[in-house]
Amino acid sequence: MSTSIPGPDATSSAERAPLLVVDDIRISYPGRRGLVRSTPPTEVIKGVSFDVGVGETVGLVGESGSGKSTIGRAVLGLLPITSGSITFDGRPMPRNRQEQKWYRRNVQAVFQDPLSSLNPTMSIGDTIAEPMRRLLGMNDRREITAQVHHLLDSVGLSVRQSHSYPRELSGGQRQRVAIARALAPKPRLIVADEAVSALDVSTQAQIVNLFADLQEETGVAYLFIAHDLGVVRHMSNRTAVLFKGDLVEWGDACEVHDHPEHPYTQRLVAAAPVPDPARQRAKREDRRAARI
Ligand SMILES: Nc1ncnc2c1ncn2[C@@H]1O[C@H](COP(=O)(O)OP(=O)(O)OP(=O)(O)O)[C@@H](O)[C@H]1O
Repeated sequence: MSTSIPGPDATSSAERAPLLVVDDIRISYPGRRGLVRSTPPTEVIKGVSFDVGVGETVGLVGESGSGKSTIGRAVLGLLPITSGSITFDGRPMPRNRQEQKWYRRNVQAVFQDPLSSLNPTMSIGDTIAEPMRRLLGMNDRREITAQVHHLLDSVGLSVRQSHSYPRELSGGQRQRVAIARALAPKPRLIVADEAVSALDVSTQAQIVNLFADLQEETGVAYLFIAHDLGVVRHMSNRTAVLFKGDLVEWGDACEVHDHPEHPYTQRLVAAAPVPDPARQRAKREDRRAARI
């Protein structure tokens, strides 16, 4: 990425209360029964533990097939785990509809391809309003419209665009809508799964900046899944490195990226173009100083 990106805030992970705790999880995909040949279940996540603190960004990196999206889907409650546990705000994963609604309100997602995750027949305004009605139980039209306009403004879209449809927007604008929709129920965690991967480089930088600004504004935490180490390095407070379903490195993002210990992380870092680390470090220092 060539455009400058703000670094994460300077609060250390030790100072943050844990929000999401993933403890020694294992996940298998079921095998397939064929007429000629059957395949056994495949374990793709092999005992992974990490946590995300309140208002923190944790980056989850690894090459294609390492299991990043599988973990993301398990955290979203879309995939069962075979063993271990996932707790959010001290509570286990939801077991009934009422708990599911609470969980969905608190844990939202932004995916790679907004065109397929947005309903093409729904206007942008209705798309953002829908989770307010369904998850927050809001029904006052004026209040909903005011919130939709506020969210459109927060993600850098104009109020006029509430009447547009997804196909009328650019890829970057659609991802802004997906982010506004994710923020609508006031979640405490957003799972961003390759949320900037499909965008061109300058739009990527704008959306990464937007994620950072919205975190400052709302205090939302991110599990930021990406294969691009450069993006993750600048977004994250801590980074988890996955290799074939194992967590091979986990800790402070700068440490992991600047002094990788595991040979796999070293290979990933060596392969990733890092634009200007000194400049990014200076920016982070500026932000830290501005807070004191
Ligand atoms: N529905 C499925 N059924 C069976 N195996 C699956 C399924 N989805 C993923 N897998 C396998 O699980 C492993 C992890 O896949 P996953 O999509 O989580 O990796 P990833 O790191 O997110 O990769 P990418 O960056 O390409 O999205 C891969 O070996 C993949 O082939």
